Amino acid sequence: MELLTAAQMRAIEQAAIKSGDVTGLELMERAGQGVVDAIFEEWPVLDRRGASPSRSPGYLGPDEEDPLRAVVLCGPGNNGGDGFVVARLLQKQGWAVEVFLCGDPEKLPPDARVNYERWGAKNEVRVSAVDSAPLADDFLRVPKGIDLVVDGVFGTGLTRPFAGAFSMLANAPVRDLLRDRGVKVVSIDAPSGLCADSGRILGQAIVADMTVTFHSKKLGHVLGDGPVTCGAVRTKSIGLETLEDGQIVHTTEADEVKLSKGSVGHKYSHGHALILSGGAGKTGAARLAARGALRVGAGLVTLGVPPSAQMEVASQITALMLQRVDGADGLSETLEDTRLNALCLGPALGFERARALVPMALAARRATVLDADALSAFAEDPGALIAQLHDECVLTPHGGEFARLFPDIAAQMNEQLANGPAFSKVDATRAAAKRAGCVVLFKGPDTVIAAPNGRCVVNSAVYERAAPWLATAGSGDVLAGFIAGLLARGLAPMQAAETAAWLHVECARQFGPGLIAEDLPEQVPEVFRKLNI
Ligand SMILES: NC(=O)C1=CN([C@@H]2O[C@H](COP(=O)(O)OP(=O)(O)OC[C@H]3O[C@@H](n4cnc5c(N)ncnc54)[C@H](O)[C@@H]3O)[C@@H](O)[C@H]2O)[C@@H](O)CC1
Ligand SMILES: Nc1ncnc2c1ncn2[C@@H]1O[C@H](COP(=O)(O)OP(=O)(O)O)[C@@H](O)[C@H]1O
Ligand SMILES: [K+]
Repeated sequence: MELLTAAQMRAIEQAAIKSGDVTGLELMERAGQGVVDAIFEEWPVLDRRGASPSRSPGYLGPDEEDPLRAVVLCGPGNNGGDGFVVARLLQKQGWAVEVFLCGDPEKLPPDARVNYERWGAKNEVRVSAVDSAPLADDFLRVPKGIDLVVDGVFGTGLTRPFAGAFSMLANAPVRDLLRDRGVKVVSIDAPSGLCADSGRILGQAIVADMTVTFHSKKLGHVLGDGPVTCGAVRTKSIGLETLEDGQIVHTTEADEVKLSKGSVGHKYSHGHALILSGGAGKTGAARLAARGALRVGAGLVTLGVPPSAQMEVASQITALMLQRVDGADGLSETLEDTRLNALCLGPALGFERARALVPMALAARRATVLDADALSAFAEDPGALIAQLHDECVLTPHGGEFARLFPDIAAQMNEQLANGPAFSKVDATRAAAKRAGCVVLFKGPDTVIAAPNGRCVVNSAVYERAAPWLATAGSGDVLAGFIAGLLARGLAPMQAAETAAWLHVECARQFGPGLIAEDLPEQVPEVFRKLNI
């Protein structure tokens, strides 16, 4: 699935208009119709179409006599234009609709202006200046008895913090009032205040029950605060074609071909992963990673342990192998076995051991996952680590580790916003991958994975794919192991990172509530079975 920026969406729309296939006004009509369809699909109780034969007054129940009531808030751009279409279409279905416009009608863009006039020809529009708040009092009196609020204030054109006339709808007390009264809030394209490119809130944002977007989801729907402000996201086609654009970000997907093993081959044809462990009492994380590497199908997996931890690890493992790896020289000796084709360093490795082993591992130029301590150990001089990285590496930082390695990029992503569109987690991960010269997987419910060539995907664990039980100690270690196992199997770094991230969330969803990190590798067989692998 594609995740677009506002600029990419505009380019797609402009290409369609330029080709003469469709006009902007037609697109706006389709968008408004899409919103109304989505409202009826989401809340059938609001859909009184088709009820007409029995709707003679004698058949109506006491609650049904009143028309359904909507308040539509329109902003100064085309998002507002969509709002006027929605108002007209709901009115056509017998709804009582009240429309507010925030902005100067004279300055509406042409298509929005046409729809403003169509509505205004027979109905009142209550107008307020964009940056003033006189409507707040008016609006607060409205909610009693209304069923629906439609947010058409700002969509993909949001460029400044959301304030003024309608932003009181973003305030928690107003929101609670609406919720208590059962009023549904629908945002057109994006909740006003949410940056469609970054999922960051500019000023404050409306919290919707449902957001209806067009053609494809935007990045802001899945990144950052997007999921908490959008409610559910429904995507409606408005008859646009997809553009060829290598910069478009996609979501991760199942890849049966890359995951299946051919019917021939022995264990060495599926690679041999080496997972480096920390010292005594600190070996659990590496064992989790190793178990993950084995379950995703690496032919062999060896744990490289310091002498102090040999007994501990030996008593805990069966199918895994154990090799004593004592310091950089020990690693150098171990790596003389060139069948060790994928390395994983980081989970509970310890900073001192990480500083000793990471340079040796990187010098060996094998496919290498660097996670946790293998990243944080270089916080004082990230440049020294970055200088040693090569294009077979995958870095898997969480937010804290990312900020230690790429402090300036993290600062840009977290800075207070005066203007939009905001620098996003996608922008940050792309910049980091470029600087590191290797794949960077930036964790979270919105995991972003980028390669130095600009390819970027989001492994989205929100909405219907939510996996909150992944927020458990050790789940990141298993992810590092999944990646190492797939690298051992010969997947390219970007493929391995994308596939592992997808699988990680599927395993969590397969297990469900109560998940702990140990459970993740054990779900792999069932997830594979469902993929017919
Ligand atoms: N691009 C497309 O393909 C389509 C776009 N459509 C609609 O058009 C929307 C985009 O329209 P626009 O580009 O006109 O953008 P918007 O309608 O989102 O808003 C832009 C206007 O708001 C002003 N503005 C931005 N942030 C502000 C703030 N914080 N306070 C006050 N004013 C602010 C801008 O100066 C501009 O006048 C989409 O979200 C969608 O709803 C649909 O009609 C169908 C197709
Ligand atoms: N709420 C969440 N929803 C989905 N995935 C999550 C969530 N919280 C964390 N994760 C995922 O769980 C893993 C946690 O990794 P990490 O932060 O390194 O923890 P640890 O070091 O304890 O293993 C990452 O893959 C991250 O993307
Ligand atoms: K909106």
